[in-house]
Parts: sequence; C-alpha cells; structure tokens
Amino acid sequence: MPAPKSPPRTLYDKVFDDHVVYSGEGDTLLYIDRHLVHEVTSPQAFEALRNAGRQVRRTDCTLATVDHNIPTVSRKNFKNVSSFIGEADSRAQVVALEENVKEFGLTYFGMDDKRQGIVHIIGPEQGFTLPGTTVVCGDSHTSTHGAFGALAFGIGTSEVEHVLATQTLPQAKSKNMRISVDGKLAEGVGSKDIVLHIIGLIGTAGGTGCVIEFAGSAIRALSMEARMSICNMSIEGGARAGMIAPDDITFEYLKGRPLSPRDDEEWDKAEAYWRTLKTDAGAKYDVEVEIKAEDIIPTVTWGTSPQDTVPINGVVPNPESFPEDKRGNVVRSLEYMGLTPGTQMEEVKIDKGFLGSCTNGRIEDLRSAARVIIASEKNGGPNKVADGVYAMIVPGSGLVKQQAEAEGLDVIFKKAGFDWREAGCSMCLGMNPDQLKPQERCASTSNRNFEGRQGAGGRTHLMSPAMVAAACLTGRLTDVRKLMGTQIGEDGGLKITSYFDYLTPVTVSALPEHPTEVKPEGQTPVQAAAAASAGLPKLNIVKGIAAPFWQSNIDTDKIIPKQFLKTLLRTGLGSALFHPIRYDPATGEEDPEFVLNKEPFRNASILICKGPNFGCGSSREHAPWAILDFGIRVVMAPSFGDIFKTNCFKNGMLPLELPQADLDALYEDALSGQEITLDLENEQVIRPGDHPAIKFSIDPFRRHCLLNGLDDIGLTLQHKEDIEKFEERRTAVWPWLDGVGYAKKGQKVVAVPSGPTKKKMEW
Ligand SMILES: CC(C)[C@H](C(=O)O)[C@@H](O)C(=O)O
Ligand code: SF4
Repeated sequence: MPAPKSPPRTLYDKVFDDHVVYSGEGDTLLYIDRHLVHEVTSPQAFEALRNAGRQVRRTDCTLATVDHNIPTVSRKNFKNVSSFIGEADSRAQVVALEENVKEFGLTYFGMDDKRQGIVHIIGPEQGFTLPGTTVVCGDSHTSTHGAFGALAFGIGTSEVEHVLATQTLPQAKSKNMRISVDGKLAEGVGSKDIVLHIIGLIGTAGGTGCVIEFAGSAIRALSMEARMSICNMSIEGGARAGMIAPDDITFEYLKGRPLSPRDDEEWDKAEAYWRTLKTDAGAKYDVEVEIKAEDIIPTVTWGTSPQDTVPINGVVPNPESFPEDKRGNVVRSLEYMGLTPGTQMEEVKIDKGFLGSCTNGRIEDLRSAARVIIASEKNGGPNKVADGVYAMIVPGSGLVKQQAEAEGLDVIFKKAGFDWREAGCSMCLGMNPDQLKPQERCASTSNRNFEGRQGAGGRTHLMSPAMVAAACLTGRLTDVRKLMGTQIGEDGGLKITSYFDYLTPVTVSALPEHPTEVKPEGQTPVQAAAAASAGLPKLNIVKGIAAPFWQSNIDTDKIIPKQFLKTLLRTGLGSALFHPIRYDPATGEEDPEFVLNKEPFRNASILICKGPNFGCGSSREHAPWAILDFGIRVVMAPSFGDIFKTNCFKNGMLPLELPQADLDALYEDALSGQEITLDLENEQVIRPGDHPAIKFSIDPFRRHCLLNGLDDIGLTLQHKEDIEKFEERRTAVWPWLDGVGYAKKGQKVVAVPSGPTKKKMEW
C-alpha cells in the first residue's frame, strides 16, 4: 500500500518538523543547530551552568563574539579589553565572556580578531548560518538569519542556558503568515523601505504568534544582504521569526564561506536538501498579506515605534487622524520627537547620522551610501556632511570594514566628512559611548526608534542607508532620489541606474575627482529570581494590589533600558523598572504622576495593562527580572511580545492574556486600589466586591510547570536519549552540520587570551 501523502507544508513547517527531538503532551522539544552568543545576555546563563556543574553540549555549534558594549574608536593601540574599555560595567561584561568562552571551550571572535562583529553579521558571513537550520541567540534580531531559510529566533538568557546545556529548546508551533511583495521596486527604493512599509502596514503586533514567510517576485529579486535586512526586522513586526526560501542567490552567497559544507560531495548533498526547502503548492497560511512593490517609496519613521512610518514625501501626522484609543500614544510620541503635525518630513533637520547595525551594517549598505555621495556630487549636489551634523559609519564586522577599505569606500566617506569606525552595535543601542544627547535628532539605519534607545532623550528616525547618507549631506531628512538625479514621478530628470548596483564594488578609479503577590513562602521575589536556575518558585495564588497601565506596545527598552543591561546578575533591577517613564530624565527624581510612584501601587504584585503587545521588542530577560524584582509576578494584557512571554514563564511568572473587556474592568478595579486575586489552579481572576470572577485558560503544560515550579532544563534532560538519537540521525542525514564551529564535535576550542601577541585565526 502506498504511504499516505502528507499534507502540503510551508517552509516553516518543514524546518520545524525536521528538528523535532520529542513531542509530548507539553511543548515540542526542538534541536538547535546553531547558537550565537554575545556578552550582554550570556553571563547569567554561564553562571547558572557553572553552578549546576553542566558543560556546553555542542561547542562545535556555538559561536561567541562581543558587539554591544565595545567602543568603536580605532583599535590601533588595542592591547587588551581591560585597558581598552573605559566603562567599568561594559568592561566587566566583555571580560566575563572572555573568561566564559575559555572555561567552556567555545569559539570566540574577540576584539583583536578581524572576524569580530555584530552576531547577526558574522553568522552569515562565516557560513555558520545555513539553510534549513535552527539558529538561536540571546538577541531579538536573530530573525535576520531567516533570510537563508533557517528558522531563527531570539531567546532570553534562561533559554541561552537551556541551549548551552541541552542543544534543544521547548517550542510551541507558531502560526504561518505569508507576506508577498510582488512587482518591481521603483528606483531609489530598497529592502529597508520594503520592511518599514510592511511594519507601517501590519503594525508592531501584526506578526504576533506567527512566523512570517516573505515571498513574491520583489523579494526573490533581492540579494542575500537585502533579504537579511528584511528578516532582521520581522521582530519589529512582532513575529517569532521571518523566513525566505533558499534559492540560487542563497547558494551563491554561501559558496566558499569558511563554515559552509566543506567538499563537493558534502556541498551537493546539502544543496539537494536545501532545494526541498520551499513551501508546497496548496500549503495553507493562517494570515496572508499582499503588497505591490510599486506602492513603496523611500520610507522614514516619525514617532517612537517602528510602525510609525511615513513616505518621505509625507508630513508629520495629526493625532486626530488616528482612532481614539491610539491618540494618547501619538501625542506622547510627537511631544518626545519634538515634531508638529503637518510639518513636511523633508523639512525635519537632523543633528546626527548613524549608518550601521545588524539591519544595515553590511558591505552593500556601505556601497549604497557611497554611491549617494558620488552621485550627489556628480549632480551638483552637496558632497560633504552638512554643517553642524555629525555622521558616523560603523561597519557590522571587521571583515565588512576590511572589504570596504579594499574598495576605497572609507576614502569616500572620510573625504565627505563621515567618521569611519570599528565594528560593533554602536549607536543602534548606545550601550557603548556612541550615544545621542537629549533632544538630538538622528537619521539612523538601525531598527528601533524607541524613546531613549540611542541615548536618553535622543530622537531617532529610521530609514535606509542611502537615505541616511542623503540626510547627512543635506542636514535634513531628504528624498534620496533627488540627490541621485533619479526621475521622480512625471517631471523628468537624470536617471542613475548604477545606484541599484550595490552588489558590485565601487571601484576607486570610477570615483569623481572629490570622492568625497502572595510571595512564595519565606522568599522575596529577589530570592525567588536568584533561585530560578535551580528550580522555580511555585506559583498558584497571587493576591494583591494591581498597578494599572493603559499604554499600547510597551517595549522592553521602556521596561528596562540599555544602561541596566550591563549587570552580571539577575537581581537588583527593581529600582530601574520603567526607568524612562518612572524618573525625570533631567533630575533623576521620581515622577510623582507615574503609577508605580504612587500609593498603593508601590506595593503592586500584579500589573494590568489595557494596551496590547506588552513587552515587545528586545529579548532582554532583564525586563521580567526587573518586574519580578519590583515584586510583581503576574502581568495581564491583551497580548504580549513573544520572547517576553517565554521569558516570564522561564522565571516562574505568569503573562496572562485576557480579552479586552475583562482587562478594561480589571483596569478600573486596579485604579480603585483594591486587591485582586489570581487563582491559577482554578484558572480565575477574583475581582474585588461582588463582581463575578473572570475565568481564563492557559496552556496546560505551562500551568503545570508554574504550579509545580518545574524548571525546563530539568524536564528536557529527562529526554537525554531522544536527544542522542536525534544527533545520530542528524549526523547521518545532515553531516555538514557537525563539527563546524571551528571545533570538531565534542572538542573544546583551546582559547588563548586576547592580546597583541595572540595568533589571529585567519580564514
Ligand atoms: C541586548 C539584546 C538583548 C537586545 C535585543 O534582544 O534585541 C539588543 O540587541 C537590542 O537590539 O535591543
Ligand atoms: S539591534 Fe542593534 S543592538 Fe541589537 S543586535 Fe542589532 S545592532 Fe546590536
């Protein structure tokens, strides 16, 4: 009898299915092929591993680097991290990673290695990221790697620990969403414009609970780097991951990369498998979005959320044009951004320009910016950074920098007055000294325009690298097509087609002349958090004051901003919770109007948020740690950011999704200052007075874990044999995935301390 035909599957279904180690009553256990590690989200994970006497299971599948904290000034005089990094907390995190990679035997690209760079740049660059793999990192923009047809997603620190120890992660299946962009992009429009346009359309919660597959002729026509910029920002659309089916463009990019399949035989086997990684005809998507490429024009943001987009020829929006429940957010955003409704976007002046980040710090991004400078000069436009503007270019990795210098791009940038820096995250997040001052306005190629993201009080407008270059030259947000002499609309003008040719190097000879609770018994929440890695405190009844919040899209940068991510601990963050809105930025004093600064909410053990998408954005587990440290174990909202939600469960906290009407009622109860009771066992929220209780239901496995204080690693280790069996099959079916992280399977890398005498690992 012929085997029954399996139903048509999507790309996501296929990659997911190929990684199932175990599927039981609770979550499915997925094997993780590739783990990228950086200094911010790993110290507590290594510490927990050490305390539990555990090893890293697959040193050959783990790659570590430093990116967030490091200064981007010249490394000419670099001797070692201790003398080079001035800021103590940043230094401590980098030193901690150096010690951890040594102790656990991991491959590490340190500051004296030219392969160092932003995790999401170096993975693809090395061929560490491959089609059909599962890729994770303690970083939300891990979605970048989905451009290769990998299932790649950001995880919190507890999950980092889980992967280090077991090379697996419990995962629930997400929904399938397809965004198709069909047709031909207009001149001057690039992948960053596509993704900003998409997020403007679907909103920052549009992809919640989904894995997005980007499809359509306009996506297929993009280079790998352009595809990466799109998948990178899937997280800004709220999705768990973004994916693009691998094709000849993908294979071409991967050929000859240091960690790509090694010989012809292995390559052919891999390619044959990769070619099966596309959605079957007839496969069903839960959500479909269709976009016409012709509708997209260069796009910028006006507000403090990546969904606040507007075409460059548009105006600052009027709050009145938004639905009533959104107006409060819009008014606050405009006030923060210092913008008046009706102002032409092209009239908005900038103080700084930042070209870099994991979204746009690759060679094609630098080439596109260089071409704008060249074309502007050719067309009689400005060829120097405008007076009063400071503009920095930060390559995403040492190898991108090296390539750019080989092509002479640095010469073009420096002559035009741009500052040419060393690789790192830099002003994308400002964990290092590269920051905006209060009220400074920045044209930025990064991915988040949250309040204070690039520096307290700083104002960020997101856009493409070409648009940043244009803004830096004119001193204001500018339609780059004008500097390129591109025909815009009906009115003629010079067409410069080479602008689209990012793939080919800019040859120097072609340059113009001037190239220019009820708290767990006996334990405070702080102690509870500290105990998290050794088993979680049980959660059943939480009775207490609830703090009412009304805002939508409360992002994790707002819950705990970057300056507090430099800790090596999980505890002590309660006083910094909601720092940007809880304290006056000028005086550092408590804002008496902020809810947690008022009685009785200072003692809240529940948080109730009426607005959707609580905890969106970054994967920082510091957000739930800060909430827990403040004394809150239960957060109720209409919806949550995916990673935040998982991070809560990992810390024995309950992120409870409730219908809007119930939250509206609970919000009023909370405002009145009366106590509310969460009763997990009976799945109900007991309201004050004689209001009937609100019933809810959560995933039975999650509920079981919370009620019993079960720790995921312990549970996973019960499936040790399943993991071993999966690894045997993996070696047989996908041999190119073993032993490639510069180490053989099971082998520790002999790490040498950073320093000028260290022999660099060349490739
Ligand atoms: C530090 C890290 C947790 C964070 C992230 O997850 O995104 C950072 O990379 C960011 O961009 O905010
Ligand atoms: S988003 Fe910015 S801070 Fe986060 S990894 Fe990318 S470059 Fe680094």
